[in-house]
Amino acid sequence: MTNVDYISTRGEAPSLGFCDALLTGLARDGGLYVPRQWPQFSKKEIRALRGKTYQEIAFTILSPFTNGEIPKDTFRAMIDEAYGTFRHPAIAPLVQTGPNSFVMELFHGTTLAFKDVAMQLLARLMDYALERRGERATIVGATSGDTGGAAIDAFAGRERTDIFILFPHGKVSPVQQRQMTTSTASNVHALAVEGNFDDCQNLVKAMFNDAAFRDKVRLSGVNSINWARIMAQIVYYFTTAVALGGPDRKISFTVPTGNFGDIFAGYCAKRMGLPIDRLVIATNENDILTRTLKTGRYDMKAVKATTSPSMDIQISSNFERLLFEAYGRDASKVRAAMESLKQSSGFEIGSQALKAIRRDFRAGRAGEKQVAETIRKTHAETGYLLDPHSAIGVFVAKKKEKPNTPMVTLATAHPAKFPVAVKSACGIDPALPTWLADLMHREERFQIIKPELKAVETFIGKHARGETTAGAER
Ligand SMILES: Cc1ncc(COP(=O)(O)O)c(C=O)c1O
Ligand SMILES: N[C@@H](CCOP(=O)(O)O)C(=O)O
Repeated sequence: MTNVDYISTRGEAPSLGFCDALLTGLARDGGLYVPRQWPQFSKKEIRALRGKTYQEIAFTILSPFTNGEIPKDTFRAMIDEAYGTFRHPAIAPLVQTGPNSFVMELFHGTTLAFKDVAMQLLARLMDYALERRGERATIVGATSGDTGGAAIDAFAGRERTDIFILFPHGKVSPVQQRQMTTSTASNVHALAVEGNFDDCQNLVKAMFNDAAFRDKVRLSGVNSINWARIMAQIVYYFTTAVALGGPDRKISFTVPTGNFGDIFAGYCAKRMGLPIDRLVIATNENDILTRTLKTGRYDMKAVKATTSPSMDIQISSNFERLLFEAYGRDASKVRAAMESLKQSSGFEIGSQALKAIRRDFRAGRAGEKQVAETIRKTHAETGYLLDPHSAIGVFVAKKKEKPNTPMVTLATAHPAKFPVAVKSACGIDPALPTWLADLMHREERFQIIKPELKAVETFIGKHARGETTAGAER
């Protein structure tokens, strides 16, 4: 199988190998890295994945992306260690909820959200790359609630990294906040930004675009702007499809969507040869992606606070990766769209690209009442308890499923992360698992900060130990 290197969606940054793309995060031209070509798996090769463990499948699917830069045994050991932190042997088990409807549970990792799947591997990959180079890095991340906790858990206490997580003050669930603010590790810093998630994400991107700061602290990112995050999420589309009869049968997936990372991983799986029928984007009332697929215009509105706070997003970063594909990899068209987004909070996709997107994707939204009703009804009819994000997926999936094609909804978080919304929907107070039972009694440590680049950079500059003389700029 051929190895791949990585190119930027904006076409003006150098192409990079795997470890460089991993440590770089956002490309220097403001774009996102994607593989130069998609590794291909034949039906025969996909069929051969049947009966294999999640870890074995991960090794097979992900190896080509590492570009021959990590010895096989080392990579395999990293995968085993990363998924050894999960509390379910299947890592991403399937639960049948209807004749042809399934839920893929992605919340069996340490912080109870799908982010753990990629983050546990990412931390080990970064450690490996930094160790080999004798470097340290300053990790920054923006979170609407789940990425932050997962990143802090995965990077806490790691020698070669300091991690700074920006979360919107007062806009994450109490459990999510505690997962970020109660770490006792000295390399962890939680910053409560007086703004919303988009402000946090804009600050992270602005830090990457400040070349002097970026080089000074040796900035790396853990959001899904980092290709390695998307890469690790491709695996569960393969494990699920083969469990349901793929590749000899097409499967559809519905994905609760905000930053478009998780569903883009599904698109990658399809490009790699996995027969996927529909990829359904499910949004909450912050429905920019649903509107975009309907109208062909990406048009930002103010963010609303909902019971699914992790999806309260307007700037859906990874949509840029899809645009790059839909424009036939014409980076100049991506640059024009992103410039228009910056100047006038929107852009027209264009009819050809829109047609290409609609070939692979469907989209739907769930309002607040529908979310609560889906949690209540699903529990009453099947005994299954959904979190609000997963409920959005289940609601939209019902509208988009086809009679003979299995529809898999990604359950992206454990209901105990959002107890208030779950209890108000169905009267059940979901308990945290035992290892987190004392979470709400742990002492918090965080810094409230204004949504200003200078304030954030000053804080990070003071606390980061990433400055080094070793190695070239990345
Ligand atoms: C629980 C949950 N569901 C869904 C999403 C949306 O995923 P993505 O941003 O990859 O679209 C998020 C945040 O990313 C999340 O935390
Ligand atoms: N919903 C996310 C937002 C950030 O997404 P990412 O996948 O780009 O890290 C969160 O929970 O933080």
